[in-house]
Amino acid sequence: MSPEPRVVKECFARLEADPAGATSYFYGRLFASQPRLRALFPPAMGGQHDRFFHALTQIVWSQDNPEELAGHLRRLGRGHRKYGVLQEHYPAVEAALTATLRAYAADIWTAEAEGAWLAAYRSAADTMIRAAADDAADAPPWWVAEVVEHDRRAPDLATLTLRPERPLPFAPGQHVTVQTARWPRVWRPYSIANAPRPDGMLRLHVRARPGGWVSGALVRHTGQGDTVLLGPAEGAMTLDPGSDRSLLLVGGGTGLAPMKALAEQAADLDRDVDLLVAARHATGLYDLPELRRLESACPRLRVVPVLSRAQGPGALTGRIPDVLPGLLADVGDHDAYVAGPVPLVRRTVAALQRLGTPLTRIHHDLLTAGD
Ligand SMILES: NC(=O)C1=CN([C@@H]2O[C@H](COP(=O)(O)OP(=O)(O)OC[C@H]3O[C@@H](n4cnc5c(N)ncnc54)[C@H](OP(=O)(O)O)[C@@H]3O)[C@@H](O)[C@H]2O)C=CC1
Repeated sequence: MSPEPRVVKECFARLEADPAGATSYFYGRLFASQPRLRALFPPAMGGQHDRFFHALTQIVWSQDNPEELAGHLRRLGRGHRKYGVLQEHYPAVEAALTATLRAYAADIWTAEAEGAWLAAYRSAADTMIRAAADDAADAPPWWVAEVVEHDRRAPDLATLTLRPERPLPFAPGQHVTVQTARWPRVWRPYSIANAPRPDGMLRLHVRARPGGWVSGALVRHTGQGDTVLLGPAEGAMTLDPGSDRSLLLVGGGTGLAPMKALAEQAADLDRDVDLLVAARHATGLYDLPELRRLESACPRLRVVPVLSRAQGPGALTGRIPDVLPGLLADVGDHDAYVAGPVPLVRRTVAALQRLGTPLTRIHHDLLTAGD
C-alpha cells in the first residue's frame, strides 16, 4: 500500500515507545486545530486513546499485506459512519498525525519519511472514505432498536431482546456495538446471541462490569420500551460455509452469547455440535434452561456445562482446557470456536492445538466486550 513501508514502520516505532504520550499529543493537536471535532468523541477519552493506537498499529503493521490492510480499512471506514466521521475530517487527522510523527520521530524525520507517511495515510483514508460511501448506499450509519424484553438473570447480568427499527443484517458469531441514551457517543461491542430470525430480533447477554458505563446502564438502567443505538454487525468468527465437520463451541461466562448463535445455525445445518458452557458455579449458568430446550429440539446438539469452582448436577468440574482431553476422542477433527475471558480463550486455543486441532480451524475474536 505504501511506497515505503519500512520508513513508515521505523517512524511508527518511535510512537510505540510512548503510545500514551503520542496519542495525547495527537488528540491535543487535533482538537486545538479543529475544536468542533471534539463533539464526535465521548466525554472521557481514555478508552478512545487505546482504540486509536490499536487501529493505527494494525494499519502500520499490515502494510506488507495489502489484502488484509484493505479489508481492515474498509471495515474501519464503514464502522466510522456511526461516529459521524465525514470525508472533510480526514485532512485534520492527517495534519495532527503528521505533527505527532514529526515530534516523536524527530531524529529520523526526513522529507522522504514525510512523503512515505503522507502516501500511506492518504491511501488508507481513501479506502476508508470509499468504503463509507459504498456502505451509505444501502445501510444506515446506525440502527435505533427498542428493548422488547429485559431479563435480569443475576444482579450483574441481563439478557436484552432488541427489535431494530429496520432489518440489521448479521451472521451468527458476529457482534454489534451498542450506545445507550445515558452515555452519548460511547459505543461498546456485544455479541449477538441468536441466529437471524424472521422477526429480526437480536438477543444480547450483558454482564455489568465494575465501573462499566454501558454495561452498567444496560443491566441496571434499561428496561422494556427503552431504545438503544446499534452499529453494524462486525466480526469474522462465523461458520465456514465450506465445512461440514463437527463443531466444538466453547463459551465462558457471557462468551456463551456468540456460541449460542452458532449452535442455532448449526442445528439448522444439521451439523454435530458440542457446546461447552463454562461458569464458576451453577448459579453462573444463567442460560441453562434455554440451552436445554434448544438441546431437546436439536438431536445433534450436546450441551455440556463445566463448572470451574464447584460441582453440580449434570456438569463437569474443572477448567475447560483441563476437561477437554477427556471429553472428545476426536477433537482434532472439529471446527472449534471459543469466546469468553481472554485467559480462557488463550488457554483453550493452546489446549486445542495440543490435541491436534489445526490453528486454521480454531476461531475466536478475542472481543473486548462490554466495558
Ligand atoms: N466474542 C467474544 O469473544 C466474547 C467475549 N466475551 C468476554 O467474555 C468474558 C465473560 O466474562 P464473565 O461472564 O464475567 O466470565 P467469568 O469471569 O464468569 O468466567 C467464565 C468462566 O471462564 C473461566 N476462566 C477464566 N479464566 C480462565 C482461564 N485462564 N482458564 C480457564 N478458564 C478460565 C472461569 O473460571 P475461573 O475464573 O474459575 O478460572 C469461569 O468458569 C468477558 O471478558 C467478555 O468481554 C463475551 C462475549 C463475547
